[in-house]
Amino acid sequence: MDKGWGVVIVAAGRGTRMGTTESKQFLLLQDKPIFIHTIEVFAALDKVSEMVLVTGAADVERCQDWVKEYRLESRVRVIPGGKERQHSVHEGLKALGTEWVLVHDGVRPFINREQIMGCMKAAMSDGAAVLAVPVKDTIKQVNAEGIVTATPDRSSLWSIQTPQAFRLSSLLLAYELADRDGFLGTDDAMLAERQGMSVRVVEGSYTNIKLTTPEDLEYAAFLLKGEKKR
Ligand SMILES: Nc1ccn([C@@H]2O[C@H](COP(=O)(O)OP(=O)(O)OP(=O)(O)O)[C@@H](O)[C@H]2O)c(=O)n1
Ligand SMILES: C[C@](O)(CO)[C@H](O)COP(=O)(O)O
Repeated sequence: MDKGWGVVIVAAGRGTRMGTTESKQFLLLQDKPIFIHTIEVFAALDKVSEMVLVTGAADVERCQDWVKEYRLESRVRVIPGGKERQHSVHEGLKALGTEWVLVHDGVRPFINREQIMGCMKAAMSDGAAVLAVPVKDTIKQVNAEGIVTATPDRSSLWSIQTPQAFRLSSLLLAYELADRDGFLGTDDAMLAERQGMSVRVVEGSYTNIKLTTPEDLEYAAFLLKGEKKR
């Protein structure tokens, strides 16, 4: 039986680096909350049979209201998350019953259908896949005194994005083991990697930005204007 794809959209962060009073996922881009822009891209995919939005416990009700306002209530359930991104993703995974899962940051609204499909296809063939772009700058490792200790070969460095795609049962197990071991990762693939899973990198786009710091908002407004013109 094809139980299809589930999607976990995480939007339970505080957005400290953005520095706004309102959490960044709820800021408006062309009058629409950022997380709604994100959800709409996944909701348009036939292969997605279940979707959960993970948000702060205090924001569940207003997110449900937004979801209704944008007529997405048949496509997405809203649940409370946890202290760190990893805890929020874990809550989302436990709420799904699909065979496969895509995990995506609610604050990456410029994801598109082709990139998601590319990630899904690679996961079904290789077991797990993440979207990424080759790094453009030279990367240096720097010690606590501010002195360069190494310059890794750039040709093997990629900047990792979301979505990240996995078989749900494998990722859930990786999350349970990380929890047991007190391991905290900065993305989902790290948890799978530590269980020996092979993760395929799929080349995405430099415009699939994570809205993190204030200048990202200006760039996002610029990108959105371009999208509307097409
Ligand atoms: N406890 C948390 C922390 C983060 N996230 C989500 O994970 C994504 C990526 O995290 P990040 O950009 O770090 O968001 P914040 O934690 O909100 O930002 P900051 O680290 O600046 O506070 C965001 O969609 C964020 O809402 C989450 O669901 N639960
Ligand atoms: C998952 C992620 O978006 C991949 O780039 C990123 O690692 C999230 O990290 P953050 O520290 O929560 O911004």
